[in-house]
Amino acid sequence: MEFHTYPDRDMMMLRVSQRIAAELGETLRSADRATLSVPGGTTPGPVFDTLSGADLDWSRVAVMLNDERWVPEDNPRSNTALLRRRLLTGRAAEATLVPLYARTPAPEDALDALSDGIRPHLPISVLLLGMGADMHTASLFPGADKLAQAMAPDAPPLMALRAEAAGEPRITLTLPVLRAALRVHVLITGAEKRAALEHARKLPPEQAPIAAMLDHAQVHWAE
Ligand SMILES: O=C(O)[C@H](O)[C@@H](O)[C@H](O)[C@H](O)COP(=O)(O)O
Repeated sequence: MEFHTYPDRDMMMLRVSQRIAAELGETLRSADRATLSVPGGTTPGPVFDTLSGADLDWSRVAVMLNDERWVPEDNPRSNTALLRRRLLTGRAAEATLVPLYARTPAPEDALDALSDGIRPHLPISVLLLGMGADMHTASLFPGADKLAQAMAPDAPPLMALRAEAAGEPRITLTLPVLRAALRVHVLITGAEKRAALEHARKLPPEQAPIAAMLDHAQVHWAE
């Protein structure tokens, strides 16, 4: 793991977006297509704001979430809506959104169709992850009902999970898909998450799922 500390959040968001743009650009120089996977939640918005203006051939970029809350796009907790509003706009409006949500009552109803949609876009070229103070990443929550299956080496690419801390049901990329990403960045802010990340490194991954992603990760932190 490489740990990068920034003087403030603005600087971090700018540098991380520049870094992601550069890595997508590198990928597109040697391949026809690139896949970017990003978290939802409250942290990455400013990265999206800058990244959406990057000078890239976005028409060759597929964008998918790490995970989604099972709520329609008009719900303020929809990660898909966040992506549309702050990343798939400006130059990045040319990118292809690979959906992690469908209007079905439960995520299980849409799992097969959504999984078929993501397979052609794997492996992920550039993965940006967030982390909760409980050490979850994507929707791999400690204590989630299907956490062990989602972290197993033979997990399908996408799974539906439920966890008390998650609120609504979730759909998430599984650990093998996340670990197969070619470049991994983790974006965290604040003292609580920094301490949680340090703690995670001493725990088994089923108690601290982020720990399973740290070996090749670049971690970016600002107060
Ligand atoms: O949908 C989600 O909740 C995310 O994808 C999730 O994994 C997120 O990255 C962390 O929960 C951190 O969230 P915050 O940035 O809001 O703290």
